Amino acid sequence: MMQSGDPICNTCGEQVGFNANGDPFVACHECNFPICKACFDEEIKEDRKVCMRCGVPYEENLLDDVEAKANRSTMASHLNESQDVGLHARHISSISTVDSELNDESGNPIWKNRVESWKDKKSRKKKTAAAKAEKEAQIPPEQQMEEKQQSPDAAEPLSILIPLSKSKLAPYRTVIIMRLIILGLFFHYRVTHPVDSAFGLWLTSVICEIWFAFSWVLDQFPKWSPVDRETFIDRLSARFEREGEPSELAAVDFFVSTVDPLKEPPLITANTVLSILALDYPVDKVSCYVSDDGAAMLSFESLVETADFARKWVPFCKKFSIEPRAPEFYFSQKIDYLKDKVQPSFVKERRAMKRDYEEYKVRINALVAKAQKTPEEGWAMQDGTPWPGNNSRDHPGMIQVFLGHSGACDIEGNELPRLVYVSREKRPGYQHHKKAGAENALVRVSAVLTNAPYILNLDCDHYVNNSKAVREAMCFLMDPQVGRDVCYVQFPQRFDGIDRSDRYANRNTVFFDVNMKGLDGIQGPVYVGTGCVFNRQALYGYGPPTMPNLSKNNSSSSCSWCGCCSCCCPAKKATKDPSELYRDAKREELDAAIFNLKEIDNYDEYERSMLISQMSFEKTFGLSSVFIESTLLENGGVPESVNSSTLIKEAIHVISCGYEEKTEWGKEIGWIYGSVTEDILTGFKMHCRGWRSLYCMPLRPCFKGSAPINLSDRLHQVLRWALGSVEIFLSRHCPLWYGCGAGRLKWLQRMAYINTIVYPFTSLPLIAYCSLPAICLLTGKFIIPTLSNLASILFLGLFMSIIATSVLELRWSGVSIEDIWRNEQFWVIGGVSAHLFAVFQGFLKMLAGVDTNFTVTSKAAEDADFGELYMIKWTTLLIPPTSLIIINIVGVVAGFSDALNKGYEAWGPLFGKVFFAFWVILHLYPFLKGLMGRQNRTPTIVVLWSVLLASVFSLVWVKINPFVSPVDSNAVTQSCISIDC
Ligand SMILES: O=c1ccn([C@@H]2O[C@H](COP(=O)(O)OP(=O)(O)O[C@H]3O[C@H](CO)[C@@H](O)[C@H](O)[C@H]3O)[C@@H](O)[C@H]2O)c(=O)[nH]1
Ligand SMILES: [Mn+2]
Ligand SMILES: [Zn+2]
Ligand SMILES: [Zn+2]
Repeated sequence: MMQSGDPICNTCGEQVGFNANGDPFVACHECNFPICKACFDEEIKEDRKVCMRCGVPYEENLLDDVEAKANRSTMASHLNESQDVGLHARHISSISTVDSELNDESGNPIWKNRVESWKDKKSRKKKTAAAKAEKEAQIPPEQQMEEKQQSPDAAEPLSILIPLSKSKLAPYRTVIIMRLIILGLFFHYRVTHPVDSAFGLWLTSVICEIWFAFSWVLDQFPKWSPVDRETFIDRLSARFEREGEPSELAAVDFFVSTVDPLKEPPLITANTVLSILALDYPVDKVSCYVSDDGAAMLSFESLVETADFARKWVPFCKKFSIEPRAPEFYFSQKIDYLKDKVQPSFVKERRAMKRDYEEYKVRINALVAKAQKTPEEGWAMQDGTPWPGNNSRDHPGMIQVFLGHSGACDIEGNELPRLVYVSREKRPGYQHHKKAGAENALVRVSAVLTNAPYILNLDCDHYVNNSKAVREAMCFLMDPQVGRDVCYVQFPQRFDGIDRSDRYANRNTVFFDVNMKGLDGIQGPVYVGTGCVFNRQALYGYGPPTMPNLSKNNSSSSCSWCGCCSCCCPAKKATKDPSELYRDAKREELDAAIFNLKEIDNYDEYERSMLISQMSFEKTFGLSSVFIESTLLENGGVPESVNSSTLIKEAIHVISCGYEEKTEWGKEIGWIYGSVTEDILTGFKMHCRGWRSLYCMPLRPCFKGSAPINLSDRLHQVLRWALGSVEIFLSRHCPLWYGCGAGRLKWLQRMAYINTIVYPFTSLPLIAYCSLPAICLLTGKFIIPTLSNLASILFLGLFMSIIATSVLELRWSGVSIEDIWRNEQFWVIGGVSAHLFAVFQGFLKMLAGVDTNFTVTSKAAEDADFGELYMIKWTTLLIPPTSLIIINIVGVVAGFSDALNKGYEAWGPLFGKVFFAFWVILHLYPFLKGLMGRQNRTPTIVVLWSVLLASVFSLVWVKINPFVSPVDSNAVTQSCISIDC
């Protein structure tokens, strides 16, 4: 009945309506599926040009109509919007002044008392923890379980640890051990069977092989006991968000770092910010700090726009629980958004939201367009005052707070999380320490303004893909059983917009799904720079609460009379053996921020606290009493009494460029300086202090970023990482020995860290090894003597065990064989180019003192069909792999022609050499593809083979050419031999 009159749209439930001629609107004449014009237009815009029910393509004339209209409407909104661009721009009121009078307050009694109570608490906490551990140790585990079940609160753990099942682990470990044994036998054979005719080649190859075996050991053993974890976020909310009570979830400060708005488009950063503001977490517990290292007015103005847009976006996300909450990625999803959406208003509101987002995007793009050309007199803000950051290397610190408790509410009148723009002061002559410096500035600003006990840091391009991400982390951090000694919870990095075959191993699956899970079973995953929730106290250089620390660890054994253990109790001292003492000394070095109470005990109350403040706190944390005070509040929060303008003033103070001088920032606390991979170093420091970290990988990836998909950018990224490792290797933080005495870094964990810093050096043997087959082919020599039976079995065994470990590893980790192969290939490509350069640059830096710079990777705003993939910028990095490919191809050609010349018996040895040459070419194949750029539309392999075959045939022809005299061909062989090394 309904059908006959005005049918109802199947998508939005409204009447379908009529077309221009007054007939009911029909989208599909094939099946007459009822859909209204608005929903139909939406479908077309989403690029679904076939009927929803029968799949028949819509008629052309209908389509044209929609597209024309779409074009017109964007133009119109563009024009409208460009007029009021920047209207919302507010004026920055804060100007940096380093206000040193503020430390007058350091003698303040409130402060003193806090230090006292803090010391008290620390020792009490340690005692109760120790007592509890002792008690638990006495009770048998079954009983413990019972006890826990009795009280409903403690009964249910928030997370569980799932070790690898026995059936997977046992064969895996067996194969590893077998591989180790075979390797031993293999080397025995290799060393005892030198090739006399090519001793140099043989020696080189054996050295290379030993190095490879060594790096395999470093890589393999940290994967000895991989684990998985599962979280229960519903239990978390049952425990901390009881109905009728205010939420007890811990607050989190988010850090987003950006530096160059041209390489890191503001829209990308904005999406990250929006995804944070729309998080599924109590709004008053979330603050988002954006660090702008480029001091760009563009970044600032786009943040102003973003704060405004968030007022619509956030309530929309929360109302319909959409995922992900970064609009760009939400709207570009190619899924059926109507599935399991019950609210009838959803479709309409979604459409309106999409329009709003498009308009917002137009505004941002207008800002970007405007920023392309800097005016001669520099930028000026809306009210005419010049932008303070006009010189990005010489400007005051800037802070602007948006939204939040006292700021604008969303369109439904609800509070929004606080959003803070921060651009730290930069002056010539001051080191700014790149990203690490920026993060440290944020640590201090956030301590002054909000001081949440946890910190989550993200690169500007890593948006929150799972709005429950923080809850996942809290399942570990807020669980007293688990979280106490956890310095951070790391999430894997996942990526969007990578070519399907992941040619340059951008996804890094092997690292994130194999190595990191392995580390989680030891002391915890390494910190990878983004998507990581820190315990703020761990960033302040403290050791974990349950670890005995330096001076306090023998307080019980210290003399009760004089309070020390050396002046009057020699007997006590004698009970300690020297190695213990040495350890203590080492621990002291590690517990950087904890002041030495022993020294202080001889002074009276007042003097003591003065000393504490001056000697330790200020030396460690710098001259801000507000900041120092905040570090003493273990559960975070800011004192209520302080008014906000004082706080802003103090925040400006702590981001001044000289603040860190003569402090421990970057040396012992915060993000650690001295390497472009500050992440590895920062995590390493914490593990050395005895903290553990956790790996959290929920089904829905929590954060997603972008990765460089063209060859040159990728190589430069890998170069930066490798350089960072070499820098650490050459620094005082070298994992080979740093913190060895204290014994808090587990030895397998140390092995993993050693692996992450020595891998660039593998480039040297790798290059040698990759040129060996070519040299062998050219000279007619070989690195392996004629094989005996035993040797053949060894070779075969080695191959089998290599394959077996990979297979078993992929079985427990779930990564695909393709990922492993890509990883292998890129290990060679990166190894023979980027890593090699990193080694040289690293040494150059050490010898000549040249500073290395942090070249940020450019992030594409919109992926234009992987256009980037084929882009190739010429860099010197490309030279070594290119030459390796060429000499190997030439080698193969020469080998064939030589065999042809020599006759039948030459083919046997040729096979071995060609096999190795192909091994090299195969590994470098993605590189070759990258070099060829777009042309690979005709499969590169064809091009390759044709070149190869053509050369072989031409050479053959030359060889049998009657015009070439036998003397000539002799000369050729002679010259080949002279290449011998
Ligand atoms: O002076 C600087 C330089 C960089 N950044 C930020 O650092 C981040 C990472 O830069 P990117 O170019 O994306 O480097 P990637 O190689 O993609 O990043 C990986 O490797 C880096 C270490 O080299 C880590 O810092 C990152 O977290 C990790 O994702 C970006 O947000 C930048 O804005 C700054 O804030 N200030
Ligand atoms: Mn990045
Ligand atoms: Zn149809
Ligand atoms: Zn409709």
